[in-house]
Amino acid sequence: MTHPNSLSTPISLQQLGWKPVFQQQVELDQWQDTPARVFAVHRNRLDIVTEQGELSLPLTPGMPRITVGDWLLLGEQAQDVTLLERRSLFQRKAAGTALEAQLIAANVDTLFIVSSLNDDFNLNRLERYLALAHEAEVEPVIVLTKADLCDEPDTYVGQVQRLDPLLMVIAVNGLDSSTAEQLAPWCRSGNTVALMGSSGVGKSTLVNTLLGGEVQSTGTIREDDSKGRHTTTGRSLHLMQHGGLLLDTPGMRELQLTDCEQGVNDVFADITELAKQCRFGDCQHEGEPGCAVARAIEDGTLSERRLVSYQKLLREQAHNSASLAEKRSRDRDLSKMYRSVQNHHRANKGKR
Ligand SMILES: Nc1nc2c(ncn2[C@@H]2O[C@H](COP(=O)(O)OP(=O)(O)OP(=O)(O)O)[C@@H](O)[C@H]2O)c(=O)[nH]1
Ligand SMILES: [Zn+2]
Repeated sequence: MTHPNSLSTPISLQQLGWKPVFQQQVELDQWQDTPARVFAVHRNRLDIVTEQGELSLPLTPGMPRITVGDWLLLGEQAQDVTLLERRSLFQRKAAGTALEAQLIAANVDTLFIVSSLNDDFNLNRLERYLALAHEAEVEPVIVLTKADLCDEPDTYVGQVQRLDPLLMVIAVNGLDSSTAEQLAPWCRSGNTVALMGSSGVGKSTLVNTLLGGEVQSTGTIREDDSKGRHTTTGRSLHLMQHGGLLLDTPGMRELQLTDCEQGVNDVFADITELAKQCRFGDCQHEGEPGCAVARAIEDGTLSERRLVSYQKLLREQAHNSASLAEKRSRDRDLSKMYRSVQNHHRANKGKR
């Protein structure tokens, strides 16, 4: 391990997001190991933070696959790195096997699903993000931005609330500093927050407000660019003014629904419950007799929009999962072909 830099202030394990579930994983012979949180992942090294400050850890072959937000135990030897089991994980999954999944972020506690209260507002899209949050096992909070530009924000809040009475829905003006107070319950010390939402809804604005401007972003891991300036890296954790950690990763914005059936079904628990009462076990709710879902739409307890959204998301995740599986098998076939061509070539050479 090389050159510890110093954070502006010392930071405790709790502030870094250390929790009993991680403590429980520390084996007897590891009690002297140093817990470290991964703040950024580079091609051949990690930026990590321990109670002693920031460190750079070279990535070596044989190390487990590590992503931003992960917790590590560092032993005496540099190569002695244990990856602790994650509480939650966002990943870009390839169907079937976990082997090729691209890890996006680990140990996120709360996902701010950001949507603006103007033209971007779209319940179907919120349901899509909710499915991703459920799949990753992260608590979602719906943050509706640009409330200041909207005549009746409460109407929209009500619409979102009807998706799920237990869902947290907050309308904010991202430009106003009081926004940080509204979101404070999820930004407290030790809590790790990530944001997801379409372009232009106000994620960067929210990030700036939550970090309290330049002053607080000193907790950010930075690296020198070629001109000697400090630049923040692509994926990183930042310290928020209320003490929590904010994970800012571009990868979160491009997440597709893949292998997300459980997440989708969780978000539409009302429909999956109704479906149990359909006459046919495999009812597709497309006009079959004895369909409890159709009945609920008729008597107004379920909106047709919601059923259409559910079916669309299930199809989307199935399509993405299948096309990845197809692509992989195509790649396998191609490489098999190349190999056989090569062998053929060699065999022919041998004859000469
Ligand atoms: N009036 C008002 N404007 C806002 C609010 N939040 C964001 N904006 C403005 O909306 C525009 C887009 O905000 P950004 O924060 O850049 O949006 P973003 O989600 O980060 O966009 P990408 O970087 O493309 O993903 C900016 O001009 C902001 O000033 C808000 O709550 N109220
Ligand atoms: Zn049905």
